[in-house]
Amino acid sequence: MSNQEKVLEVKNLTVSFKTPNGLVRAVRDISFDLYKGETLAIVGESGSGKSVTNRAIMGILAGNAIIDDGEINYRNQDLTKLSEANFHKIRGNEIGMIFQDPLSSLNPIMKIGKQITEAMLVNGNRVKNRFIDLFHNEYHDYLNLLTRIKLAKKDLKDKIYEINVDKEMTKADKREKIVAYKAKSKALLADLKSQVPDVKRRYLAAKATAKVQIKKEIVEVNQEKQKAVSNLNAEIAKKVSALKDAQGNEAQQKRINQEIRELRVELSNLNEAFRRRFKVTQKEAYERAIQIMREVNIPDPEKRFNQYPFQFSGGMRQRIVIAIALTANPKLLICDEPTTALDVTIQEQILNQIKDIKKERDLSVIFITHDLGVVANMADRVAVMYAGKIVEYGTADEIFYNPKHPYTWALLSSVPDLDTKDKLVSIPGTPPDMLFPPKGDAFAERNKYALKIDFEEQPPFFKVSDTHYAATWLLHPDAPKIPTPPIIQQRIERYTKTTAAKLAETETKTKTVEGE
Ligand SMILES: Nc1ncnc2c1ncn2[C@@H]1O[C@H](COP(=O)(O)OP(=O)(O)OP(=O)(O)O)[C@@H](O)[C@H]1O
Repeated sequence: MSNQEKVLEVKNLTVSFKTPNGLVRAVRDISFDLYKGETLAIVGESGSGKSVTNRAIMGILAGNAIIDDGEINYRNQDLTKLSEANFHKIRGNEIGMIFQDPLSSLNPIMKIGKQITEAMLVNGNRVKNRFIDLFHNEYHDYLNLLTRIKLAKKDLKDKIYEINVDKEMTKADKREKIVAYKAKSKALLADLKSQVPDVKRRYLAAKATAKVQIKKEIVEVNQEKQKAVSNLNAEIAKKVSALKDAQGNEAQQKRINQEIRELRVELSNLNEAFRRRFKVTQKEAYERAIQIMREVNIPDPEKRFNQYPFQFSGGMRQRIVIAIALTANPKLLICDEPTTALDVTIQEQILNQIKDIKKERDLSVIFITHDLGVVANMADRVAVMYAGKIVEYGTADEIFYNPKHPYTWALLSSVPDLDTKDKLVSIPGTPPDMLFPPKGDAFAERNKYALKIDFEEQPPFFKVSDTHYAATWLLHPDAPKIPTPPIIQQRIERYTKTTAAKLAETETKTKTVEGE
């Protein structure tokens, strides 16, 4: 993957939530990359921080969230420092999201077709988009600077809060730290504010130039249209007079009438074509909606376009949500437990659907799930999360066939094995309280293979291969050698067999489409 284009880079991301009981450390220093055309699965139990990670990427964290540290780099911009307006544009156009419950993403009293075309029409003012594009950089430099000022103020408030709730610091230490932070923040704010006049002047100048440019372009398009319309009208007029001259010659009249009809159609198409240059028209949005509904395998899309969500099955509704996410032509698709609410057979169809779309559109996908089994056949790489941390990551094959972290073993043994009807082995114990994250490996309490050091010190990532890392002291050269537990060994053997069988089957099987 490393020679491919990197789409997203999450670096040392740390997110907490302010609550009346203190700070909930939801995501603790996680890093990962996502490449073009790959699917990364983020897997972990409920509460491990998967959704918070993805909400941070989408810029939709709850109001009590604090991004303590880290970067989310998407196409050379750090999303954690973007203005809301800029983020909104990226969210609408480049990153699509599919949530667990399709019903909550759909409006129950609006026809499906309207829900698909709405976003296209709302964002479809091409003149406005072109105008904004003309001074996009200067506009966003200005907005981002204002956002950085706002964030710097918030950051100071958050830091003071964090210092005040820290039970291990003395009062004097707290005072000293707060004074130091205030001084640092004051200097940063002064620097940022000193940049405002210049950045604002550049933005206003670029906007004024853009206004002149866009007016010129509109005049040019209108002139072009006038010319094309008068040419066609002149031709129609010629035909009409030819029609008069052809009186008495029925065959010739018939031919000329046909030509006039064709020219009129051409005139109407021309008007539509010019309307399209200014905005996305109803007709264009309808055509694209039908095309996308077909792409996600909605049978009879013309009829389905005029129906309401309640007239669709759960699987079909999720297909509609996927269709809506695709209208903006995203480059990155985030799927947060998209199949959890669906029954097993439909689940597989939706997974295959996402897999097909990813391939056809060369999309990058982040797939969040608590069930490792779900991503066995669709993820390229897997990151396993526990208590706000990534504890193991590797290619899907490495995670399934050579897992190293005891938490990954536990997750694997809790995957229901449909082929053997093996009973699901639940993971004993409960995840730690993230108000007080444990000092060492957070899984130690529930891990029968835990070493003494696991309770005391956070394990670093140990390298298993160039693409496979696991944060467990069991991989330390001095650790006792713990063989992979027998239940995992057996599963690996079965996975190997069933994967080979499934591969052979999919190669021969034609695509099935979910029926209603
Ligand atoms: N707004 C909030 N305020 C306080 N704590 C929060 C908030 N949002 C999330 N959390 C906490 O952050 C932690 C991580 O939650 P997150 O939703 O990311 O888990 P998850 O792995 O996605 O689980 P699930 O599958 O249940 O959604 C949890 O302890 C959760 O309680």
